[in-house]
Amino acid sequence: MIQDYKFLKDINFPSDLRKLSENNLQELSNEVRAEMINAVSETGGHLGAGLGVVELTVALHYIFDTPNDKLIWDVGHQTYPHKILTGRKSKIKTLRQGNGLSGFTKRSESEYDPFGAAHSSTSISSALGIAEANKLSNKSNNVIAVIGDGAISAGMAYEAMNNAGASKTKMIVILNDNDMSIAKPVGAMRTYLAKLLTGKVYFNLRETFKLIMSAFSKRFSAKAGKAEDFLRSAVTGGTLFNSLGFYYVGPIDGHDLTTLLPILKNARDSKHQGPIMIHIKTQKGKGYSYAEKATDHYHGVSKFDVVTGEQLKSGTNLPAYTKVFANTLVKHAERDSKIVGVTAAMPGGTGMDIFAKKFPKRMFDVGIAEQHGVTFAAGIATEGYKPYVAIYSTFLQRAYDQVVHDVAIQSLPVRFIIDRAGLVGADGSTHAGSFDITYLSTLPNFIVMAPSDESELVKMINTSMNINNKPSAIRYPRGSGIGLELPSIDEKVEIGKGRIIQEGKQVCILSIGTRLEECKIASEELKNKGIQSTIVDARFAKPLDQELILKCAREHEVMITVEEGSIGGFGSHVENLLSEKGIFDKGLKFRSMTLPDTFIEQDNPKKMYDIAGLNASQISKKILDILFTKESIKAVKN
Ligand SMILES: Cc1ncc(C[n+]2csc(CCOP(=O)(O)OP(=O)(O)O)c2C)c(N)n1
Ligand SMILES: CC(=O)[C@@H](O)[C@H](O)COP(=O)(O)O
Ligand SMILES: [Mg+2]
Repeated sequence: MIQDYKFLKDINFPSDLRKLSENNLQELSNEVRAEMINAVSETGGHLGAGLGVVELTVALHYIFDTPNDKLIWDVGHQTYPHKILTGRKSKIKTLRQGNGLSGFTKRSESEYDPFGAAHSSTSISSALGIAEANKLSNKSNNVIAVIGDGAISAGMAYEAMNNAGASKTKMIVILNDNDMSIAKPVGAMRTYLAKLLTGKVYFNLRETFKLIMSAFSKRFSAKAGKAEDFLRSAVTGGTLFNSLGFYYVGPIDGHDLTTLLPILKNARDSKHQGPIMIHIKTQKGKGYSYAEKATDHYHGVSKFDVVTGEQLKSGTNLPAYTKVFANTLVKHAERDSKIVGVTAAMPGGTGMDIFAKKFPKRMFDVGIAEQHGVTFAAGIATEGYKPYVAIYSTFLQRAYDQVVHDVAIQSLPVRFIIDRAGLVGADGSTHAGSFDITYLSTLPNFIVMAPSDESELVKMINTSMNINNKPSAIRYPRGSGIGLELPSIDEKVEIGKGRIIQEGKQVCILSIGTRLEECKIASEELKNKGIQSTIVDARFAKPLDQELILKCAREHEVMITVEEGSIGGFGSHVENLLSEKGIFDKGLKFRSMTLPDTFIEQDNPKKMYDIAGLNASQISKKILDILFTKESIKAVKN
């Protein structure tokens, strides 16, 4: 109960928080932490990251004049404490639900979210943009970006640091180092940060602390305006970040308010013209023992019991597509040593952890670096290996030029495994896999497949094994299949060939992907109204099964395509084919059902597909509307 909190009960906005004494801030932090655990236990969501930044959040809103000072959180998955303290406390239990709070930062949600996020590593770029714009308009507000040690592994962060380091514009970057991404972070930057923390590079923590304290006492004894001196003396000198033009301070304990507050205050008051980096060490999952102990530090959780820490099981025994993919790949890899796996910091989410367990040397986690991951895989492919690059649909958007320039143009046999295709639910519009059919099917050389169930997925993976002269992609949704027995790893689909599920007369439903089940229900609804429909599982968005599609178009009065993707995808290609072949001239009534031209907010997936208009009753209604236009009904009446 909010009323039981001594401090939090009266705090709705940072202006309330700033009325507290510094001495009360730790207790407030404890209350925010408790409220966050309580809320996420009921909603599910991202827990560990937020727990790790409670003190930082409190300190930032205490020291800085938000929302006039701009606070930008990278990814935004750690912002539940920020939401609690910025006018959203009463709605915190609506997190990630329909009409509720987003699980990330969102401009339309609050003026305290000056920049929306959910994909990683955008914070330094956006903060620098805001800082430069403010300078142009002579505004003197502070701009602060908070970026994690995982997010700083992405190319975009380096592009931003390269730009910021050469600029004479003040901005503050807080590097929140908890030695965790979703999984363990990887790469040379991780090693470097670890060395900074253990003091093997320049200073150990105690030494840095001593340095900072001596700088403080100097500052406190001197007159105002000496904040810069503090910063200068606290800089450990010679670090990578210094060399990049940053004023580096740290590493410091990000849970210790007595250190955090003066350092933030000094950074705020510094007249330094250029970027300042404050490197803090925090613990993911801090303050909740189950999260502290868990290997993933409860990065993302389902609803859970606060007392036992036990998370609600998914409630289905059906096989997850991700697991079906991973297990199938493992079986192939047992007999083909050329198969390698690539993930961009998502080994668990993509199933690559299963592959890595069996073949640790053949799995490459490149960090949050989708662009690099794709070109890296292209390089691997040139040497006769078979790279399987498993990336969520939404994150592959990052690497589009690499897909085009490094893979498609050179027709390299990189296999793209595109997980989380279609609408994903609680993560909302930023994570929707809406565009991959569109952006891949438009590329020469590509083969684009979408299984309608888990058995088809296995067959498509089997097929992809022998696609050695061009890129291919298999896209499938978040969640589980329908409970089919899985075929052997020798059963394949023929490239560019769809399959007829049932034959009817008037109407042909051309489905691609897992909307097939909805199409079957729609067909039953039509049957109840005396309308016989043919259903085709197209399997391929590219190459199209032209022969089958043209045959169906000639033999039916109505043709409708259904896909979990945006306009410009499968339906558009079919329409183009029909138009080219003059089928419309002969009177075919054609419609394509795609995701609508809007970003759909988070909800449960079924509701989201309702909003998208892609559920069974909406498919059957669409067909009935085509068959029985107002004109045709009028004609019958007359
Ligand atoms: C472009 C992109 N790729 C992958 C992800 C998935 N993702 C979300 S959070 C995260 C880990 C971030 O680690 P870090 O920045 O250290 O934050 P922490 O969770 O440790 O606080 C990843 C890989 C993403 N959001 N965006
Ligand atoms: C914040 C982020 O991008 C990931 O943590 C994402 O929420 C994971 O989604 P899944 O739960 O679908 O793996
Ligand atoms: Mg981290």
